[in-house]
Amino acid sequence: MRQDKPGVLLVNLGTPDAPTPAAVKRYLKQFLSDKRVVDVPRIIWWPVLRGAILPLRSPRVAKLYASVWMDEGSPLLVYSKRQRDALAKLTDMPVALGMSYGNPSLLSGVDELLEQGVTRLIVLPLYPQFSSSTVSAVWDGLHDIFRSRRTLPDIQLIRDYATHPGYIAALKDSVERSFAQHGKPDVLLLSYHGIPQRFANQGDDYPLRCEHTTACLREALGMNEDELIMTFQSRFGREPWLMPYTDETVKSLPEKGIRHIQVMSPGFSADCLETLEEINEQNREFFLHAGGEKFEYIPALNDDELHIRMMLQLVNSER
Ligand SMILES: C=CC1=C(C)c2cc3[nH]c(cc4nc(cc5[nH]c(cc1n2)c(C)c5CCC(=O)O)C(CCC(=O)O)=C4C)c(C)c3C=C
Ligand SMILES: [Fe+2]
Ligand SMILES: [Fe+2]
Repeated sequence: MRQDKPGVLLVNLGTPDAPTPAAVKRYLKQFLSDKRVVDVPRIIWWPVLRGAILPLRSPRVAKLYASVWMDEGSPLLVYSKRQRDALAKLTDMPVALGMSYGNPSLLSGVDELLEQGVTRLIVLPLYPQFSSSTVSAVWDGLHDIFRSRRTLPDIQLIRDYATHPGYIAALKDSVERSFAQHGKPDVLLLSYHGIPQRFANQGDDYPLRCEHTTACLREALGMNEDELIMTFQSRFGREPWLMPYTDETVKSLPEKGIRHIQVMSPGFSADCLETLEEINEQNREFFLHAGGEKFEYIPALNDDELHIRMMLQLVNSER
């Protein structure tokens, strides 16, 4: 009989190797060439990407990365490695990390497990809310690895965990710690990464999954729709993205008398450029500039104990 040896592959988006224009350009080139992320016909997109986006965006974004870079590297990678190590301590299954773009690659993560004799991959993309732009890109990445091989392990892909009780409990705990430390704000704002509205019109249920998380957390915290609101951040390009936009909302709150907000980004399992810079630097500035008085950013779940325990539950349910 063929033996069964499961192993866990944690996947996240990926990040540049260094906060330099050259490294950011390499990363953005791979990321923004993925049709799951930008689906403009290649004949139109490639000249725009190579001629305008990469040369203009890379130096600007490299400076933003430099402002959040940690001694050990890019925050997303630092926290992802801590998650991998913490989960590995709680399970007897081998655990590896692979990124959709950049390093360590999905390929290196898969091979690390196969070299240890793993016959069944339990793939956990660390995106709590499914989107075709993230989770389906992981699916494509796995397919690309095995399309040229004569072997194929069993593969179980965890689609998402937007309403998992362990996830909601970890978020609740994090919010309550923030309330205890800073006081209860006028508004708790949940800011999710956006996607083009068109993707949702074509069937991507990402916005629904975000709403499900928000509804569960509202119920867990006993907050109403005025006290706990949700928005979408990180818009890219000209077409409409999911609304309401985080930046416009944050700018509009002070004139409604809302002076103290706390912001959390439940769609990010690890802190990264989009939370540490876009939320905690840019949107803080927008709020204070518009007349807001107190702004606190609630960190991502990162390697919080409850978060790692939730990951353990998720992968154990696939064993
Ligand atoms: C161009 C379209 C983009 C889509 C669609 C998109 C979806 C999406 N992204 C995340 C999570 C992350 N995105 C991050 C950075 C980032 N995202 C885009 C563009 C799209 N994302 C860009 C161009 C960048 C790079 C930074 C920049 O140039 O502005 C990150 C952080 C990476 C890091 O290194 O810290 C994460 C995480 C989700 C969850 C999502 C869809 C739901
Ligand atoms: Fe993104
Ligand atoms: Fe951004």
